[in-house]
Amino acid sequence: MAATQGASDVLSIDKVDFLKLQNGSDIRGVAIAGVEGEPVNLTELVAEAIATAFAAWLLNKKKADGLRRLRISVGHDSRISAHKLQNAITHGITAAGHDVLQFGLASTPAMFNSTLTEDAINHCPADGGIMITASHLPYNRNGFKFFTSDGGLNKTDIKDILERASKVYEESAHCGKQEQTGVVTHVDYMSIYASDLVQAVRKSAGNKEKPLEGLHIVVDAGNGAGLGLFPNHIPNPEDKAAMEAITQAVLNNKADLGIIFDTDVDRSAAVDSSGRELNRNRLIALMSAIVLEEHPGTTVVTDSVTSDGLTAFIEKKLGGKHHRFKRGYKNVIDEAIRLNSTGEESHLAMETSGHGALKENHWLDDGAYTMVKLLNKLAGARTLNPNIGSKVLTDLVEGLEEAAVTVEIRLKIDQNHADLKGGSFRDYGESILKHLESVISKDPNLNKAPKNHEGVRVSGYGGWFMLRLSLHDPVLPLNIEAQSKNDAMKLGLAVLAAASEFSALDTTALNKFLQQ
Ligand SMILES: O=P(O)(O)OC[C@H]1O[C@H](O)[C@H](O)[C@@H](O)[C@@H]1O
Repeated sequence: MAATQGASDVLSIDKVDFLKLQNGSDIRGVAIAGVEGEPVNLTELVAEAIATAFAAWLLNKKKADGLRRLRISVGHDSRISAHKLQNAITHGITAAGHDVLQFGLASTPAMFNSTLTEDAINHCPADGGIMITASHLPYNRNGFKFFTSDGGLNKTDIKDILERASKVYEESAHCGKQEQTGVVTHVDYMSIYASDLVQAVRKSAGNKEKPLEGLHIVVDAGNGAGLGLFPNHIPNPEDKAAMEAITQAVLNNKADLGIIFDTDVDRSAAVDSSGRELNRNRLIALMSAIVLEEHPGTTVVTDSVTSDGLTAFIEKKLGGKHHRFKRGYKNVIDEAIRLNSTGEESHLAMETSGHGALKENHWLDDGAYTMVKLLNKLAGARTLNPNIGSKVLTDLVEGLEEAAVTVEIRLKIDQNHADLKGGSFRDYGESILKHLESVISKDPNLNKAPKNHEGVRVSGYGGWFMLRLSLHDPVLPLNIEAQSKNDAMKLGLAVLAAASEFSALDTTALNKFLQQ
């Protein structure tokens, strides 16, 4: 797929479908060859064109004329394709006459933060930031997240950038090598960013220099961030194997706490000293408890697959309001910002995936800051009792009702199947959801959730299920929670009965669950 960059000035360039690289509000593609069925589509030339396009988009956003030199920060996670993409991005920006602040190994929230930090010596704030990452995805993928001081870009911005990039890419075939007029500066921004986080923990303990001294904390930085190949498990705190690994490490080392991040540090989770996982609904419950102590009555915005137990916990135990919205961290954050603008106070937006953002932290989607909030709680408690450990945190989720059975089953739609009749998988998925809704309305054991912002959420048999369209993939994820396997199977059977007439939907995973 790669273009051939020869000695001549004219490059021969393959056709690239730039819009295929869009993944919601991010760009993602395959950067390393070798995985069957996954051809490389994020080449250096593609990355370069995207960087030039981002600079042009940013100039337009800032309503600046072509003479204005922008300062764009560029950072990357530990993937093995990071350096070549960083060089390509730098090339694309400097060739367009703008300056680059190279941060090197960085986290996604730090890149956003660089557009807010006032620090002239380190050339901040940057006009825009680019994080090179594919988040929790496998090692062969990579991608870009873009920021301005207004936050992460939205879907429309990304589409605009990719359309511009497509033109840049075609034009570059005829222009040959561009002169690099922009300046590249290396900045150790992560030290500035990390020291802000350390200050926050010190402050919460009454400015004590070492408020966590004596605690033993195990950290999984996205499964060996130094390696870039993720040899042990997917770097994702939602992943079972990942959580098992950090739990074992806590128990084996008799540690007080375990902390786990995804590769670009916007997702996180924790494990207490007894090996109890503090992720998914439990982490949202814990963060809600902390935030509601600081802001009584506030609204907590979450994604759509949170449990009924979480709603009861936030509303009955903590006296807050739970606004269950859509899946997708950007959706959740934007909704919290929207609520505030309508006069409904919200301080926390969080997904079961481990993405979390706080109003006090500029709505930055920041896994490290989420963990800082837990550490603040620990540090504060240790000023009163220096021997106290992670039980302070565990106690905060006391009373959260949890289902005995919790599953997510992902049902694939075959996009090439004749039953789609040439239509999109989204339309097909929507018709399945519509049919399911009408089947449910006739079943006396099942009740559709009165308030719902995506998919079909239904309660029954002492539990609930939710079927929705994946944000990006031709997949209908099905979440089921129930108090017994038998009840969970009854809920699963209701979905299967409604889905069975849709022959392009692969129900193998659901059948397997029902036969276990
Ligand atoms: O809709 P799904 O396929 O389950 O994916 C949902 C997830 O997509 C991306 O990874 C977003 O970054 C997450 O915020 C979101 O939770």
